[in-house]
Amino acid sequence: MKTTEYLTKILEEHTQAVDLIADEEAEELVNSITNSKKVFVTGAGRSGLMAKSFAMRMMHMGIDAYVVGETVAPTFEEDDILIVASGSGETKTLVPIAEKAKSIGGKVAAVTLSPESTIGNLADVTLKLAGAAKDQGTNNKTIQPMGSLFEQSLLLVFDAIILRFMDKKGLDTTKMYGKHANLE
Ligand SMILES: O=C([C@H](O)CO)[C@H](O)[C@H](O)COP(=O)(O)O
Repeated sequence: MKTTEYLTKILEEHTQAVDLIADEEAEELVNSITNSKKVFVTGAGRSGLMAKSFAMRMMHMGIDAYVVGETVAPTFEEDDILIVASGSGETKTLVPIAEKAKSIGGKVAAVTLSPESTIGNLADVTLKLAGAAKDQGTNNKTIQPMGSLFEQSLLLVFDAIILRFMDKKGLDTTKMYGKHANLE
């Protein structure tokens, strides 16, 4: 197949994936973020990259958002929320971070393929996305390798959540661009 035909297939997979996402779960995540003092995100590999892009847009909206492990990330406290982006919900480096956030008394949200996973079970809020787990091998859910469908879905769903926030807060792109880094 040509590259553009693959692209069409990928877009079709996302069109099908939308129907499997529960709006109530997305809204619960939006409300949990709104009710939290600080928002921390974490994830490994490509999932982590998508989580970082979400933190950036939250910052553009005026939310106090941080990426776990970065030098400017402050103390996680009980009024805060940790959002874990993990398809498997089992990634070894993420489990202790989620456990620590819970032990501090903060909220944990999991954006995952597997609400029944270790991280999913720890979470107070779960947003289930569609896709195939990275180690699933050949399957009938996607033509893409490993967790690509999930990782793309993360980016798209996080961007849809940003639009929902913009609606609620009366924000527009010009106001948000005013907060974008100008030392770049
Ligand atoms: O980077 C990844 C890999 O390329 C699989 O497609 C994953 O995002 C990374 O391994 C984290 O996995 P999950 O925690 O299961 O999302």
